[in-house]
Amino acid sequence: MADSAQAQKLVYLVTGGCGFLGEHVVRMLLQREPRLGELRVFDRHLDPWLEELKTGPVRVTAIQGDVTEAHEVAAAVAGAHVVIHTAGLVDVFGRASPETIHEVNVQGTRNVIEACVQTGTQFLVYTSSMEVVGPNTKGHPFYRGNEDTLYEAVHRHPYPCSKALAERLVLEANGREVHGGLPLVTCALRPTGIYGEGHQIMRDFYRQGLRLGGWLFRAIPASVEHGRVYVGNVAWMHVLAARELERRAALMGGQVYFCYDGSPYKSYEDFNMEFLGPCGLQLVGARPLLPYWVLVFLAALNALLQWLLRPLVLYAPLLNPYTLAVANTTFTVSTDKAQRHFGYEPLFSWEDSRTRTILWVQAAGSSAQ
Ligand SMILES: NC(=O)c1ccc[n+]([C@@H]2O[C@H](COP(=O)([O-])OP(=O)(O)OC[C@H]3O[C@@H](n4cnc5c(N)ncnc54)[C@H](O)[C@@H]3O)[C@@H](O)[C@H]2O)c1
Ligand SMILES: CC(C)[C@@H](O)CC[C@@H](C)[C@H]1CC[C@H]2[C@@H]3[C@H](O)C=C4C[C@@H](O)CC[C@]4(C)[C@H]3CC[C@]12C
Repeated sequence: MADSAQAQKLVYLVTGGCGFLGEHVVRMLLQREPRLGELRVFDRHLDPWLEELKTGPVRVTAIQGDVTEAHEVAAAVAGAHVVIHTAGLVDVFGRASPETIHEVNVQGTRNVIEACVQTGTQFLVYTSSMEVVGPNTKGHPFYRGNEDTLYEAVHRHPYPCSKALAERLVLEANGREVHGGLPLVTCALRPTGIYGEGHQIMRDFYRQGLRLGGWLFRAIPASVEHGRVYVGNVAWMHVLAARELERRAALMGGQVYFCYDGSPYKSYEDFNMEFLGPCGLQLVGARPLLPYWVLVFLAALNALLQWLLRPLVLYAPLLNPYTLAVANTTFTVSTDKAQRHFGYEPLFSWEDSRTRTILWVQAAGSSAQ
């Protein structure tokens, strides 16, 4: 991308561009990347809203493809200046097999890296996750941690294992020679729990509350804090990192960055109530209504039922041993590394993020009735 930015129009590829985060990255690029000449949106499932993007000045190319298919990835990457790789199987509910999670998240990422090397794409931004770090299987809290905080990252669940392995592949690929002789420059962004327009779990909580007459029941102590980050700010961090990766390759190449903004530290349930409360729901109980051991038993029962029913039907409730452990372990981030390295500042304030999310939940909820 050495030519003057004004003269040269760039080709970006977003994998997973029809997902919750991917859609916001696609729209953010169209709004805030003036060098964009072509935007390729690569996803296993293409959504109709892509068509409305094709009327603008930027050429938007929708590519239906599978990141586990190396030849499909190579065809999509060929000619791109930048790849933002968000495609992944975000499954902590047992919907997909461990093998499938690994195939998509690890082999898919390997295919993206090799496609960049083979076709000469120099810049790769990977959407990693907080779970690369934790919470670990020992339930150790990560309290206001940053990219340099020492923490025993021990995982057994297929999802965090796959994200950790994929992130390592991306960071180790930094500096590899790509076709044409230039070095590949990579970085990985680690969002904590993303919220905002399109967050299906938030929508599911809202609909569950509507079914229960407007009530949700506290399961996790309010003292267990979770860091959360607004999807628009995560998208902005991706766009900015992709833009600055060339200019600051020596500093950013091979680096990881937690995604952060001004969202408050609260328990997962109390944070969700920032949006579900204004939508009419109430969270019952200042303390968890059930003893923790009962939740552990119910989570284990859900896991057993999932295993027994799998030949007949997919049973994948929110509560399972892994989600209970994650929900019950403090994980909050406090860092300014992205600001120091590439000038990131959140684009959306907490108030704006909250309002946008409330409006979306209200619309999603009314469409459910
Ligand atoms: N949602 C969060 O809270 C969160 C937090 C941290 C990191 N992340 C990461 O962000 C990324 C996006 O997550 P999301 O929440 O938007 O999930 P999502 O499921 O909404 O989006 C993922 C997208 O990837 C696509 N995809 C899945 N498998 C594919 C394949 N084999 N080939 C091509 N496309 C495929 C899906 O169709 C979907 O559009 C993931 O890598 C995830 O690990 C998410
Ligand atoms: C049933 C109750 C115990 C309820 O409180 C469970 C909530 C549980 C479903 C969520 C609690 C924490 C969430 C995870 C966290 O926000 C970070 C994540 C990283 C990201 O890469 C993918 C999503 C997730 C694993 C997210 C999933 C839902 C929770 C486990």
